[in-house]
Amino acid sequence: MNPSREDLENLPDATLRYQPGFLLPKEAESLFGEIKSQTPWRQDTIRLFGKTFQQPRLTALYGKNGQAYTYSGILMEPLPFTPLLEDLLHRVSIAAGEKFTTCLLNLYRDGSDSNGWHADDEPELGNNPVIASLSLGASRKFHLKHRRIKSQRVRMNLESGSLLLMAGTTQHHWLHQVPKTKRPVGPRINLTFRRLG
Ligand SMILES: O=C(O)CCC(=O)C(=O)O
Ligand SMILES: [Fe+2]
Repeated sequence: MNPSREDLENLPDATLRYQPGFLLPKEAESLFGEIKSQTPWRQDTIRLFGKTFQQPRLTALYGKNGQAYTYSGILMEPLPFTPLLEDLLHRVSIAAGEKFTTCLLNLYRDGSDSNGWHADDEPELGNNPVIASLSLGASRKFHLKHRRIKSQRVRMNLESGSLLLMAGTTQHHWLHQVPKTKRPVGPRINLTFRRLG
């Protein structure tokens, strides 16, 4: 069960909006197939505490103005937008009221792929960034926790075709993750739209 709109509105230091059914199920399904097969997915190596790890998911970065983006210590050169992703960029920008420039794609191949606790707080994103996150394919759990107030936690289930907006001071005060799961789950694609520069 996802938190109600009211629950989300009452969180301290966060601005969150969850819109299930931003895309109709049929469109979400066909986009999932097209994006999965057309994207030049890569698996990057990241450095954490002096050790190197393979990122537990596949990624791709698309950008409007060729600006590189440093993410988890990885410098990513953006690919030029495809017509399909450009159309989504446009629609998501209208829904969010933000002019996005960049789309980071994540492919979670199964339940052992994940995205650890982090905030989208890279300096290139500026202060109080609006991040729009579109989900396709299998549903996955999405958790948020307040950095200081330990009792403040949110658990959501991001469904195919849903759009989650994180705005205001969310990235300053909260961390988010997509945890691993032992439950058998199919692949999921997440597109996060961001504005650089
Ligand atoms: O897969 C998700 O829903 C979240 C992705 C995410 O947090 C990120 O790419 O920064
Ligand atoms: Fe994130």
